Amino acid sequence: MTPFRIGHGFDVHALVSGRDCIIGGVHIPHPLGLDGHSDADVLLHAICDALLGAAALGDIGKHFPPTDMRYKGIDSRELLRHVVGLLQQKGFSIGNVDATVICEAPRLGPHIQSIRENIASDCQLAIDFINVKATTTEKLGFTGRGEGIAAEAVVLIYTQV
Ligand SMILES: Nc1ccn([C@@H]2O[C@H](COP(=O)(O)O)[C@@H](O)[C@H]2O)c(=O)n1
Ligand SMILES: C[C@@]1(CO)OP(=O)(O)OP(=O)(O)OC[C@H]1O
Repeated sequence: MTPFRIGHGFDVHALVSGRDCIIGGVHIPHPLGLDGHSDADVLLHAICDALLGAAALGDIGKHFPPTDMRYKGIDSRELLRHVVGLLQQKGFSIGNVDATVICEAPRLGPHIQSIRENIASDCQLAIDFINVKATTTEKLGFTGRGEGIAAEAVVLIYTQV
């Protein structure tokens, strides 16, 4: 049996006034912020789902129900660290993470390094194993209109043989 498994995650949060725009654990200056039960860190949620998917552990809503007040306003880095711990308990190590944030604005280029550092720290990996990209949708769709931000992530995990 192969020791390698892959996982995919996808998430969307609406952009609204009166909320912070937190992506990859970085507070990004923007007139609008991401709406959600937690801090709505769309990128970290996609990565959590990719990790849970790879380990066949369900999804983020199963582990952190949006009806549970313990998770109201929670820093999604705490959720990511919890997910990493769940994988470790099942004997999985993380190989690498590759993710894409989809939005017209804010521009993420200046923040990518800090975002990678946060994810690397929470996944207990060197930064070389973490890649984060940003793309627009050429002003098309809800991301193009600035109504929300989407993120996708893929991960590889493995067990020691
Ligand atoms: N929110 C974003 C979106 C994109 N970028 C950077 O711009 C490059 C070009 O984006 P396209 O959608 O036109 O392909 C992209 O490769 C990113 O480097 C960004 O920083 N923030
Ligand atoms: C993260 C959780 C935590 O309650 O809440 P939200 O911030 O609403 O985010 P979502 O991506 O909808 O995932 C559901 C929940 O697990």
